[in-house]
Amino acid sequence: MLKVQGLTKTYPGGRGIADVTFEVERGEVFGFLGPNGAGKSTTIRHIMGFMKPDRGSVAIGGLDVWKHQSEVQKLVGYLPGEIAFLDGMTGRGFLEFVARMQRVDSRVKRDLLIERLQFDADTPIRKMSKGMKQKVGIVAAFMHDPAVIVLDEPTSGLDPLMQQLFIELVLEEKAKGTTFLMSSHSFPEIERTCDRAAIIKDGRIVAVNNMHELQSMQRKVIEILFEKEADAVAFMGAEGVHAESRDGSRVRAAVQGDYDALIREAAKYRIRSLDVAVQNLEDVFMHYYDRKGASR
Ligand SMILES: Nc1ncnc2c1ncn2[C@@H]1O[C@H](COP(=O)(O)OP(=O)(O)OP(=O)(O)O)[C@@H](O)[C@H]1O
Repeated sequence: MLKVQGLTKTYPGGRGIADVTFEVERGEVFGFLGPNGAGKSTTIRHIMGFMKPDRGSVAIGGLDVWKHQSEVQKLVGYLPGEIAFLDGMTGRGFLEFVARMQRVDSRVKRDLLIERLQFDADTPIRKMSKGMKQKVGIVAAFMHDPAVIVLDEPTSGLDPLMQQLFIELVLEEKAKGTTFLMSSHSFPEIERTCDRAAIIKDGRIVAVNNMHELQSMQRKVIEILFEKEADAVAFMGAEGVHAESRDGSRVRAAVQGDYDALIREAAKYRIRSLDVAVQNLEDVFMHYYDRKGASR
């Protein structure tokens, strides 16, 4: 459904993207992950047909996005990283303006989305919070039932309840066969919605993984407070437990992918409390690149 091939763009300062290649199947949710400045927005702007690549191409539904911009616009819903709203409009005014460009009668779906996202669409945009503007942008991207939805950092500014609702919306559209490309910093969001994800760094794709592989890259730190200090000591030395440190009866252990050994060992003792710290995506990347760097 979406085919990115050898996409290359060098900005005057020398930064940009090089040889970005991946494909997204119909009905697939594809994540696009990478640290700040890695080239996510640049890739997305090319996918939307807003920029002409130096080399390479993007096709959506078999149409080259640069050569067939207006046909492609009808197929695609887009939420930019930073939305440029026109001054003086209300949310509804903006959505009507976007609907005229999309040339699809989307009023029913638009009103349903406004109701679900729970915001007052008649508020002037200049008086809206970041989260409220983000909701307007989400409605604009989803309302005309496009075949492909491209989202640049979709949940930035949304509270946890709304992030959850957003995930539900994505999964509902996916079930109908909609294809998604979604850049994000939030691992839970990617984990719950995506089938696969590409990791981009310094303008190049360094990996395309399915979710299972990505989950196994993520390290979690588990902190267990044992009833008895002797149990903590025994747990520290157990095989398959990668204990990092002990403070009295409290042990910190790192887990990556394989939880079985640690859970089986911990089940032998009385435990007073247990906490799990999830490594954030930035750390997952850094860890991944360090390992890749070390193996070179
Ligand atoms: N118009 C431009 N002119 C020159 N350099 C640019 C331009 N736009 C982006 N860059 C540079 O190209 C690189 C990739 O930028 P891009 O915005 O695509 O990254 P990103 O992955 O989307 O990051 P972020 O998450 O911070 O938005 C960065 O180093 C950025 O500074």
